[in-house]
Amino acid sequence: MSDAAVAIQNLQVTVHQQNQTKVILDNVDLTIAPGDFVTVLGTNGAGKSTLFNAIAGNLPATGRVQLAGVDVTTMSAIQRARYIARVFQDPKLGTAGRMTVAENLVLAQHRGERRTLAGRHLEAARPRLKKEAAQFGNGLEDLLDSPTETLSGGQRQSLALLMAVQKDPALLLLDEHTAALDPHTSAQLMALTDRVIKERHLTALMITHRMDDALKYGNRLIVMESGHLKADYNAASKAKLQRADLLEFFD
Ligand SMILES: Nc1ncnc2c1ncn2[C@@H]1O[C@H](COP(=O)(O)OP(=O)(O)OP(=O)(O)O)[C@@H](O)[C@H]1O
Repeated sequence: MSDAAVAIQNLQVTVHQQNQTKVILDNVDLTIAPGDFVTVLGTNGAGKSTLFNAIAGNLPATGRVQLAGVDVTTMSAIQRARYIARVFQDPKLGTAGRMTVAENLVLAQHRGERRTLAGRHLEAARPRLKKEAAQFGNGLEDLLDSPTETLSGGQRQSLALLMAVQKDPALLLLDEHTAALDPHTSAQLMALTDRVIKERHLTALMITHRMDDALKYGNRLIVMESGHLKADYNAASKAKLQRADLLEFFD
């Protein structure tokens, strides 16, 4: 048993394309302490999403993955969903458009259980949902009965984040979750993300192409290149890190 929130050993993903074998995740070892917020940088094709997919069980991989002391290596993606929540770049991937905001939140609250959307569940949850949504500061609390597809991109991503943290996941995966938003809305969502992670003591990995966000947020920063971890900055070294130091990874 490990005290780590995440313990990954020799995680490797190999794909076969046109009679060729390609290693797209190359024996990655990564241990993350509980409550760590790790930002992940890397050029296009560096293997960042592959790492997330291998952790979440969405891609066949070799190696070992432990989350909160539980070995999930042989679990399917659905079984791992008990431990992992993920927010994607595309708001449509995290939320059901035709359902209302409140319905989406109640479904997220019962994730992994027998799903029921009985009216009484909705009504019982409403005061808490309204309060939680109000903390997001973008009007989500007044849209509880609106179909999710009528929300702005920023509101929908806030909803996706709120849904992801409903059950305090052992690991929160943020997969460029602000990338489709304008700079102002993206900054708002980042501040919110940081607050939610701290308040709920979540362990999180966040892929971003926004170098400033990777530097500003979190207490650890890793850089991926060609399927492996190229650099790993702990809180102390990250605090001294400048934008210019990171540019060497992006020429
Ligand atoms: N299922 C797959 N089959 C074949 N090749 C794949 C598969 N998934 C990813 N790749 C390849 O693996 C490499 C890493 O891709 P990945 O999407 O993990 O990179 P990334 O760092 O997330 O990039 P980006 O910043 O562009 O999202 C790329 O060369 C990609 O083409």
